[in-house]
Amino acid sequence: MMSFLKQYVMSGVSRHYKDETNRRIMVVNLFSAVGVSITFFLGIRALIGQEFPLAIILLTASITFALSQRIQIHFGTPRSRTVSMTLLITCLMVLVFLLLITGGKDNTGPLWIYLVPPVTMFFAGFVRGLLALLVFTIACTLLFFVFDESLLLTSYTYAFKSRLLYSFLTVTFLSAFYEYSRQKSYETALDLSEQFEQQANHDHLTKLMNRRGCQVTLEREYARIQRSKKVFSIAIADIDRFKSINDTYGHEAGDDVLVKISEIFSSRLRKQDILARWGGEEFMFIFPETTSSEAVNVLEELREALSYSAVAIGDSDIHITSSFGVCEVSCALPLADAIRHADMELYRAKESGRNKVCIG
Ligand SMILES: Nc1nc2c(ncn2[C@@H]2O[C@H](COP(=O)(O)OP(=O)(O)OP(=O)(O)O)[C@@H](O)[C@H]2O)c(=O)[nH]1
Repeated sequence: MMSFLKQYVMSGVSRHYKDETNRRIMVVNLFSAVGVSITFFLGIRALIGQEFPLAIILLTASITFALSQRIQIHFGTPRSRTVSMTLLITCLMVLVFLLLITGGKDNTGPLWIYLVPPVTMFFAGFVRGLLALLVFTIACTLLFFVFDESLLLTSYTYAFKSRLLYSFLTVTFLSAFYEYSRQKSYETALDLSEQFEQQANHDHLTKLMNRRGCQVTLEREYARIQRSKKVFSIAIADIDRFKSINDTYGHEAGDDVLVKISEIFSSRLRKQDILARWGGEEFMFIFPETTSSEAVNVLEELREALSYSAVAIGDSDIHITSSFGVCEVSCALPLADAIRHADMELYRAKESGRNKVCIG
């Protein structure tokens, strides 16, 4: 029984959806299950008691609750979820409104009004929920105090109607406050998790992707070429004689140089290319859908631009060069081997005099 209930509440939930979407799907499932059961039970009782108008209202509501849940499960699209929620809220509001008109069983119908604010806020969110509740409150006020003679099929005292509306507004205020705080906490948690994700995948010095983020991007690119059967190219760059910069000008100046080099590289890359800090004074380039000879053209330009740019350290301007090792990645070549080949080419560039682009 419990596992059936759990399965019902979880139906339509997917790990590909955002937490907020899954939460709404579960609430719709849960609410429709409760709504269907209660209205069905009360509808049958009204039928047996020969209260036919009430029975029709309750059984129609029961069918609508069931229908709205089926819509979200059957179509599984954002639009169907909106339709499903709108149907549930409208059905609940109409049901409660009709209970106010008829009085329901022994005039207890108005008691169900307290379900409206939390359910509406849950489903529609703060802003849309408030708007829907405003419309509902106006409709109830008009029913109680303007059209009571012509529309009400039962009678309530003035004190009952006014107290009912006051207490309804109090519950509305509390539900709105709860929903507002819940949304704010959710947004804060989302922001924090994005910040952590950003920090985990980026280098704090150059603000480029770090090795971890780069590895993920490489794997994504590799998975893409398995489907497209195209190629991409990678290159590892290592700043030449960087140790001597640290030794001459200090580690902090070395850090500044790394930032400036990353800016020079980034500013000359094409929009689709990716630059990451691979570690220490090494950078990794990813050139999507690019052959190695095309990548070499881009890198030759970068190499020249770097060697001609004067990098300011304190009062001095220094010229820095970099060596590059390139490898073309195809789906036949394992990614780890491609990285190793690029590293070997970099080693060759260093061995053959530095300030070079080498390709295997
Ligand atoms: N300032 C600074 N230095 C770093 C950082 N990461 C690595 N280094 C330094 O980079 C230097 C790399 O030196 P080596 O690997 O010996 O190579 P190199 O001097 O660049 O010479 P070649 O690569 O052979 O041209 C070392 O002195 C590291 O301490 C960093 O984040 N900041």
